[in-house]
Amino acid sequence: MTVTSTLPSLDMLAFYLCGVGVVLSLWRWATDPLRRVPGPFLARWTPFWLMYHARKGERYLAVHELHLKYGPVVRIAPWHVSFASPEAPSKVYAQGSAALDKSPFYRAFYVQGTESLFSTQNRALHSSKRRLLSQPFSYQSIRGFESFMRESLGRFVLRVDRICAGDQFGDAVRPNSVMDVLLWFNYLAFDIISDLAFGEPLGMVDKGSDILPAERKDGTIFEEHAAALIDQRGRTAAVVGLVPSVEEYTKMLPIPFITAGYKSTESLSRIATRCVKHRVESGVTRDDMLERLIEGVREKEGGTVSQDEVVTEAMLLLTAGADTTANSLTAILFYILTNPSIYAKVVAELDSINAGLAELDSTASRPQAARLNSAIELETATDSLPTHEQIKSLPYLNATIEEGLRLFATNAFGLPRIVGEAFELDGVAVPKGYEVSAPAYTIQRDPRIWGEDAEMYRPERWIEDGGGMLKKHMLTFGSGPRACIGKNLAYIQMQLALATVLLRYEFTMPPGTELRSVEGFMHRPLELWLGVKRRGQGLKV
Ligand code: HEM
Repeated sequence: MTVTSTLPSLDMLAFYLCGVGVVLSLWRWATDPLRRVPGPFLARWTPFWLMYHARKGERYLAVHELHLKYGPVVRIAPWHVSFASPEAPSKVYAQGSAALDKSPFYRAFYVQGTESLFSTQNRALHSSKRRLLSQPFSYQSIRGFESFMRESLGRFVLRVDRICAGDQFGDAVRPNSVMDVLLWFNYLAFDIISDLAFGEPLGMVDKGSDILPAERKDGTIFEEHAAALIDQRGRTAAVVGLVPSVEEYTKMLPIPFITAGYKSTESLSRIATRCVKHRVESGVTRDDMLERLIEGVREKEGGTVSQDEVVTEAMLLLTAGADTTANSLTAILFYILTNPSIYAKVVAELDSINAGLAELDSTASRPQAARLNSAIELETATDSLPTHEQIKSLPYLNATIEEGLRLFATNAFGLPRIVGEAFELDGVAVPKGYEVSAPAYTIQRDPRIWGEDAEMYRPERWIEDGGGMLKKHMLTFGSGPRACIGKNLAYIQMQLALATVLLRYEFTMPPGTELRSVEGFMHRPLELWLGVKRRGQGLKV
């Protein structure tokens, strides 16, 4: 009796709930200010469409396909519109009073609640942090650090010389004289940024490894793979950042992908702690980035250095300044090697400067494996490298870099900004509080900007008539007030490294090699194995 009398009321309850659901959905649809913006059905209602593709590591491709299907304006989440018209970047990443702030997505990059220059959404805080670092990142300052960069490059070429001589540092998987250039560019970039930021290279090139010491709160030391930590952190942040209102609570979820991301942040901050402590204890004084940070915090806090803030910024320099450059260099080299005529042309241009080639040849016949750490050998190798003055204006070298950065932007998806006041673009009005972005991958392949050969790696487009105007469409270093502060450093480093390896080595790429990649916050190649030999010597692959 009891059972039969409750059944109808359960039915009724379900019926009412469905009714309420339908009414609420209709109401939401009718009042949705973005209901006319096209996009996937799921993205209209939930962030899961975007989260799914971010988790798969191909958000940039999924959004690109939407733009190909629906046009320049698409909705990629209930509160997020992606704009891919040629006009979009100047509006989404506007300067001055029209500038939009970073969206709460960036909270996923806080380090134990501390904001950095990169992650803060507070405009005033950002300006004060940026002011601190703008001087050491200026073109003049970075040029002043050239000798440090060249020394790291000197160590790098001595290591690669050994690979050419068949010494693979215990790598049993691959045969002689092949190298994963991504790995080695990473070691080089970590050494350079740590030298410039903390006064000493991390020694990755010498070790042939990205393992670094990290310091726990109790002072004990443990070791971690830095590059893997950065990758894991970016991949987790790219997903949990899409639900900023609950991001804080996702830490508690027992999902390995999420816990690994938070653990990576913790380990990276422990590595940065160790770097800062090491530098402070070393007594080195140099007007570098860390010195500026420490001074800045001192001024702000009237004499007390907030360790958390310095560590957070130090960690930012390590995580933003190394693999971005290594990933870009790898992609650029890949594109050059895919096109034999481009490869020949850029090497011919470099040969024309005749940068220390005689010296390179004189060291080529020496026994390679021994005496690696000899100061004389390092000095000879460093002296034999091209200087920035010699290569900085080579048009074709610079065009190969620019074209590689166009096709492979390490931040491929649209970097999200939040609408402060009314925002209108391409006929679509986006209300306050919603998010907008302009995807580098799509805009840097738009035939309206780049022509019908937009998908093709063609450095010539940068040196033809009108080539100089193309730069304004580039988003690889971001745009507007939050654009990359490390751009000067990245360019000088890429010019020096690329000129050095192309002058000193001959690379071969196995036929059919593809640049496989994955996307977290950053889009990065997975590996690039190349045959390598000193120029003018027999190849052993
Ligand atoms: C080829 C190499 C590089 C690329 C492609 C690159 C790209 C970018 C991009 C796209 C942004 C904007 C991020 C956003 O809006 O969310 C950015 C910001 C930033 N980058 Fe780079 N970057 C590179 C190298 C470097 C280097 C060498 C450093 C030196 C430490 C660096 C430090 C930073 C910092 C601190 C920010 C935050 C700036 C701010 O918010 O004011 N980057 N970078």
